[in-house]
Amino acid sequence: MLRAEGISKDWKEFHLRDITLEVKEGEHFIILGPSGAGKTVLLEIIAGIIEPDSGRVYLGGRDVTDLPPEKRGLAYVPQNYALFPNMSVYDNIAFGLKVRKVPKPEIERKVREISEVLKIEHLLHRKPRTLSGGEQQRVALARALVVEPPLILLDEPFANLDVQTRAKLLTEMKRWKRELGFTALHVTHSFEEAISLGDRVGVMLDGRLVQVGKVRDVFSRPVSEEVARFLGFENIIEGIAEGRKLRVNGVEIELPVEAKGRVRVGLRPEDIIISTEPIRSSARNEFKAIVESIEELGPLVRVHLSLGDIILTAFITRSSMLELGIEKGKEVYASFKASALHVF
Ligand SMILES: Nc1ncnc2c1ncn2[C@@H]1O[C@H](COP(=O)(O)OP(=O)(O)OP(=O)(O)O)[C@@H](O)[C@H]1O
Repeated sequence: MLRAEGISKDWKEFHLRDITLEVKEGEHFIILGPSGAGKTVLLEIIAGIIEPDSGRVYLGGRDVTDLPPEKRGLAYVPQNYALFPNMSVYDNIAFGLKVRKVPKPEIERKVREISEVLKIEHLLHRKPRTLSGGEQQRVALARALVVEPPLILLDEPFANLDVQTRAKLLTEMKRWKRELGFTALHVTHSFEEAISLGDRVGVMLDGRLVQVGKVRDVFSRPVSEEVARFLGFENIIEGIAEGRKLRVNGVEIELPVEAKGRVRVGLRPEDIIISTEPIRSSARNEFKAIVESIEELGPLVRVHLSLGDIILTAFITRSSMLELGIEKGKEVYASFKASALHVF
């Protein structure tokens, strides 16, 4: 459906470097990256708003690199939605159909249909400025989807919404996808969006697309330490491996696979269990540890533990912290499965 080939763009302080990616028909492809990684620039190049220094963009096999945005036939929902402020919601949604000279009764039918799916029928007579953020987001999506574009580009579609509205729209988006069957290229920094909506994900760091794959594979098998850190492997442990053992300053860790020589392994904080008594399961690595510090993050608590010279970060719930009486200086047991370790 979409193929971007060797896309580069150079500014003084930022370089988009040789991006190649393909989005298949019916796919929801997520570009995941931190703020400033170049996600919006890439999307705007694909939309035709920014001209790349090099590279080509193909849509349905057609080279559209030299076409202006309106001739590319794809729909773009920018971060601020860009609704037409002087038009009613109805006219906003109808706009693309009018431009395409669709007969009036058909415009009316299509606007009603999409409004029903997105649950905005009651807003059709309103002006965008009178709508809440979540409502504006629905209208922006309706306006983009009503023309049944071959591809929809979504720039941080849920970024400007409060937590509840975001969660609700995220769930609804899954239904819209089923009902309307669109193809999307969606950029975000939210792991939650990537995991719940993405068929495939491309991780973008510092202007480069560093890993592309199925969401589950990318999250469990990052290709590099840089990707692992971005994806939440807060613990990176270096040691000397021999067979299934990793030795780190006198501590011996069981590995999921055989390795040899100096290696690094990644471990997610949520994969560490803290207990006051040993769990004594042969399937787990288990160590005595001292609580070094505690950071309360709301419902979750980040606990820094020292196992000799190794510092590990674990997440536990606030209620487990209280139940276990976790406090600075306390001696606890930290355990994790060998299979939770990712060897780089
Ligand atoms: N017209 C421009 N001239 C110079 N630099 C630019 C221009 N447009 C964007 N940039 C730079 O490109 C970099 C990437 O910006 P971009 O908006 O694509 O990031 P992003 O990954 O979408 O981040 P965010 O999630 O914060 O929007 C930034 O450092 C930005 O300052």
